[in-house]
Amino acid sequence: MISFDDTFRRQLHELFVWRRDVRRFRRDPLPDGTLERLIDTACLSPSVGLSQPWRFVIVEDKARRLAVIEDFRACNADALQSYSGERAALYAALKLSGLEDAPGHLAVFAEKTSTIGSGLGRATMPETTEYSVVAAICSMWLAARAEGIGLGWVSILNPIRIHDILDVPEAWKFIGYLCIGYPETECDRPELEQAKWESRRNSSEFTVRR
Ligand SMILES: Cc1cc2c(cc1C)N(C[C@H](O)[C@H](O)[C@H](O)COP(=O)(O)O)c1[nH]c(=O)[nH]c(=O)c1N2
Repeated sequence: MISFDDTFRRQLHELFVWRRDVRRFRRDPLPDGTLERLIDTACLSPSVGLSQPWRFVIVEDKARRLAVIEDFRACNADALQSYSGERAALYAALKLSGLEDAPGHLAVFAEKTSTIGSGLGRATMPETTEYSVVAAICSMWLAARAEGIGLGWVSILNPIRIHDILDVPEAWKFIGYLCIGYPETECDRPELEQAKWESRRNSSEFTVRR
């Protein structure tokens, strides 16, 4: 029987505390097989009805990567327009992707029509397909951090455009675009908190009893 001791639990807690959304990457390449290994770990995640709806696209083609960067720039410029005054100035100063520097680009999709799992658990809540893929991304995020690799989730993108750029099947729903590589720095506080955009709040704010 496998068991986990106090030292492991303390270290696991530290892993949660020190996991970051990384936007500032060193340009050194990742060792061969790193993305495949992280994908293997992600595939150990829970999924509704064991449907394993995650689909991964390792984006290596330079033209496709550039097209994603262009899309991010356009979407980010649009997003800036929705703010005004001090918030706009603060938004403009934020770094919201590491797409240019990250050696690894990984797009993640959910296959909505997959028959794996025979529909178990999805009848009343079809969105559990996407939830399962998010669970896989979170596993990968922590597994990467455990070996000193940073992951940054980019959602400031047009899903239809990403679909076209990556030429994936119609039934694949875009979930997230991940930048993966070695982080420039380490910190135990979210970058958005450091930039005074938002602060992490106490869990009691989000918990009710009935
Ligand atoms: C679904 C989803 C989508 C995004 C993010 C996260 C998640 C869960 N985050 C990262 C987000 O800003 C970050 O997680 C929080 O600021 C908390 O920081 P830490 O992850 O604790 O470092 C994120 N960050 C960013 O710079 N650009 C982005 O487009 C996104 N998009």
